[in-house]
Amino acid sequence: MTQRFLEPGELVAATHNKGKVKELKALFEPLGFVVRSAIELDLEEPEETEDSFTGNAILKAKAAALATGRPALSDDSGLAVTALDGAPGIYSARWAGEPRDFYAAMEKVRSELEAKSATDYSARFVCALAIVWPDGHEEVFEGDVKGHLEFPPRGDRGFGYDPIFVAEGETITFGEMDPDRKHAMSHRADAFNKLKAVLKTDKV
Ligand SMILES: O=c1[nH]c(=O)c2ncn([C@@H]3O[C@H](COP(=O)(O)OP(=O)(O)OP(=O)(O)O)[C@@H](O)[C@H]3O)c2[nH]1
Ligand SMILES: [Mg+2]
Repeated sequence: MTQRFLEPGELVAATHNKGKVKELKALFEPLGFVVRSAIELDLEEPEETEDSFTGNAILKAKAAALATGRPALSDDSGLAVTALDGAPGIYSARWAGEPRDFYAAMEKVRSELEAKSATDYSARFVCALAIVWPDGHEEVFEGDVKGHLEFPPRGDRGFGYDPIFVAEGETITFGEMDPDRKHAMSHRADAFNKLKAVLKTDKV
């Protein structure tokens, strides 16, 4: 399939995660896109049945594009811990239970590392961003940021596992970091920088 370009205009953010909505708006709105989230549009949350970040990203964007008739952008992301063989990975949200408790999820990461007597605390955040058009055309881009985990959790500025993640070359966690700084180096920013290739705008 040939690559398709996305014209500035209304874009549906196919996510129910408020932290992601904030970060996706910060990335796309300066480029002239009007981002409307699945929360605002009251879209159904599809079940994430694929076994990869890119698969789940496409699944979520496709559901939103079909429901709205508009191009939809989705984000499937998670924390991959080396000593836990990449867990929680695509199950990062599910590790927090329902209703979500990320302090419990971070504690679970810590206890699993301790149970293995792990000395390697390296980890990375992964993000797949997908854009799907109502006719089914899809584009997907994966990014990551490498770093390590530190306990106990520190900072309340990000979301999810941010309070235990320290990016390479940094000393503070994503939870302690100024949001603009996180946006510039995150897994989401890395995927976004690749996605820019399909954005038809003179602002990139
Ligand atoms: O500390 C974090 N900083 C980040 O920058 C980040 N990006 C993702 N995550 C976590 O990874 C899971 C994604 O799961 P996920 O892609 O299924 O998203 P979600 O279910 O929250 O919303 P939706 O987009 O599916 O509606 C969720 O647990 C997120 O908290 C992050 N944690
Ligand atoms: Mg999800």
